[in-house]
Amino acid sequence: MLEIKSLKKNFVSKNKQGKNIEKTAVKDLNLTIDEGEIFGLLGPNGAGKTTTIRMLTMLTKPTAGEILYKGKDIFSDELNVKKYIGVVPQHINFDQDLTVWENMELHGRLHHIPKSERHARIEELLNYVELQDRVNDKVKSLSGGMKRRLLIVRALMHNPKILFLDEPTVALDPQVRRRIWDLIRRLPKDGVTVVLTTHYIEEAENLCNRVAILNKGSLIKLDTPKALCEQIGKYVVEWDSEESREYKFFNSRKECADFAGTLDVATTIRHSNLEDVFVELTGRTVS
Ligand SMILES: Nc1ncnc2c1ncn2[C@@H]1O[C@H](COP(=O)(O)OP(=O)(O)OP(=O)(O)O)[C@@H](O)[C@H]1O
Repeated sequence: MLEIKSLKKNFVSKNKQGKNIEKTAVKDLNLTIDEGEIFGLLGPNGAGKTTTIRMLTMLTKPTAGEILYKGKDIFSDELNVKKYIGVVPQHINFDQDLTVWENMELHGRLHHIPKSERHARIEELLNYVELQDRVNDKVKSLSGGMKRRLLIVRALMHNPKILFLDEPTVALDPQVRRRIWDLIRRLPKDGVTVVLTTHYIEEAENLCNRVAILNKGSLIKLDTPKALCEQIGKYVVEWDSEESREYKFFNSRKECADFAGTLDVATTIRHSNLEDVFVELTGRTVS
């Protein structure tokens, strides 16, 4: 559905001496996003996730490379492609003095949705995220979780085929985060392909069919969360040494238990997770 070929983005900024410095935010990215999947871009701050999403949503032009939507370069068909994509930004960007309805209405008008259709769609979407009772309230009176839900359905107003979400649950407490996850999980069932960025390992693990791990602008691994864990070993033995926490990966609990038996310290045996994959691949923690 979406093909990303040799995508690159450089930024030029000035150093303290006023000299231009070129920095590569995304290096030679190649990947394909399939219809109906929830695809995650996972990486620490500065990995290039937002820059990638900004290119995929045509907010910034790549320095090099191509992005094809159904085989066509998106920048050659910008107006048309905009009909098919919805964007949920990282930062809440409503007019907070307008009501829930007014914000949805404004977005519908920007997308030239006819009035009769627009009103039915707003009602449907507010019901979808259980905000129908807050329709006449100013956005500033909503909780953080409600604002996030509203941000998502606002981006769905024009019936996009792909929804891009940049850090959809950043700064939300765990309960609210789970509610947003439930909402995102429903989207493919309603015909929406989802591409999201996150630096929460748990989010990628819980939501994504496939995960691309980015670090310092490069794609370092791409697979299902399960396959990524299996690549380092399905199980891990964890223990504390004098200097640090130590990990050793195995493919079976039996191998873990055999190894743990050779140590004379307390150990934990557990399933490996994406956090382990990330640390193994980059030597860094994600957050
Ligand atoms: N407009 C810009 N001008 C100069 N450098 C930029 C610009 N936007 C991003 N960068 C740099 O590009 C790199 C990638 O940034 P990006 O925001 O894409 O990362 P990220 O993975 O989304 O991180 P975060 O979670 O912090 O947003 C960073 O080093 C950042 O400082």
